Amino acid sequence: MKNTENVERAADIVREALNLMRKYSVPMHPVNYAVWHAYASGDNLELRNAIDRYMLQHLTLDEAATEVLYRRHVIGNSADPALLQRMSERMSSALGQAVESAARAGDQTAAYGSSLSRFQDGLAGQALPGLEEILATTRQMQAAIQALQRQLGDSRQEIGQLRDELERVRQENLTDTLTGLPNRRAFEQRLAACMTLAASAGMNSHAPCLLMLDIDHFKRVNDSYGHGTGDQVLCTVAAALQAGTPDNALAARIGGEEFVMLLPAMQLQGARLVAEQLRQKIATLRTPARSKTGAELQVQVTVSIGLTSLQRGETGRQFIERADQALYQSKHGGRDRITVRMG
Ligand SMILES: Nc1nc2c(ncn2[C@@H]2O[C@H](COP(=O)(O)OP(=O)(O)OP(=O)(O)O)[C@@H](O)[C@H]2O)c(=O)[nH]1
Repeated sequence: MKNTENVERAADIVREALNLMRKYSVPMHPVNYAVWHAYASGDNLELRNAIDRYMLQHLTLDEAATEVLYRRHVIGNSADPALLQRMSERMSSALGQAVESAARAGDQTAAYGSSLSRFQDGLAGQALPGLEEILATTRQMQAAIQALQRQLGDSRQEIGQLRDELERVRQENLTDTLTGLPNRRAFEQRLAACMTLAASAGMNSHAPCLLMLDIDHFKRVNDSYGHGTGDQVLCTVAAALQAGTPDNALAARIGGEEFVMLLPAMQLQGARLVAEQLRQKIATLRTPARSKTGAELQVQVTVSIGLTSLQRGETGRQFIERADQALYQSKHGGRDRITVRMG
């Protein structure tokens, strides 16, 4: 029942969005549709108010203005990947239903038309009042349904493009632009999922470990070789982190020169091994750079790491804080080392 209601609601939103776009003569393309779908859903109050203001002032919501609304209110504020995914799923499901209904209606009308024709043939030339008219109306219905099917086919293509666009935006929202690693948001999402799993499946075998990693004296890299080289170093470390991430684990850049690795269902001993391999590997890497006098050189960095595992009953925040404290200890203990902290 609930599912049916969801589908009906989704279909209503799609219909409402399409009606509004027709009413205001908005061209059908992914960005416009995303804005009007968000408006029709009512989930995005700021966007709704912004569009209502336009309408009240009789201003034209042209492509440029729509693009601004899209960036500010659809991607910008509500850059919630889950919301984007829900939106995309709603549209696909509503459209899928509409296409199916139209196909069913088309088949039924065709079948009805054929039976009428057979019936007429069976009459062997006898005239039956009204039959010609019914047949003509049936043919008109068939033609209208075929036209609707074509329109739905076009919409399906447009919504397919929109879904790809939403998926791209969703991925962008979960990715750090400099290094290509998952970002803080992606990490938080995975951590929440990991904690739910640990809580429901029993902590002992499913407790995750968290490794927090920070480049040592990174400010000096920027100061000595420039921000561009600093960025290159971040990419070098990120690539090492990605390469050293076991299956199922997630490495992310969560701040300037701060990275994490979330290791689901892993014993502390195994996580320590992963951290140690990472620390050693990063110390061997070199990033090409130029000195202030233009000489070619290689930049080498070390990392400090804090490691902990999730304790029974604690929150994600407490888990992260303990990893952070362990990292702090590594920094104060002389850097280029790993500190394991429990409780
Ligand atoms: N190149 C570059 N630098 C960044 C970026 N984000 C943050 N930073 C720099 O990272 C540096 C971090 O410095 P601190 O946290 O003070 O670290 P530190 O004192 O050099 O080193 P530790 O004490 O070992 O942590 C600052 O200079 C920031 O400007 C970035 O995206 N690119």
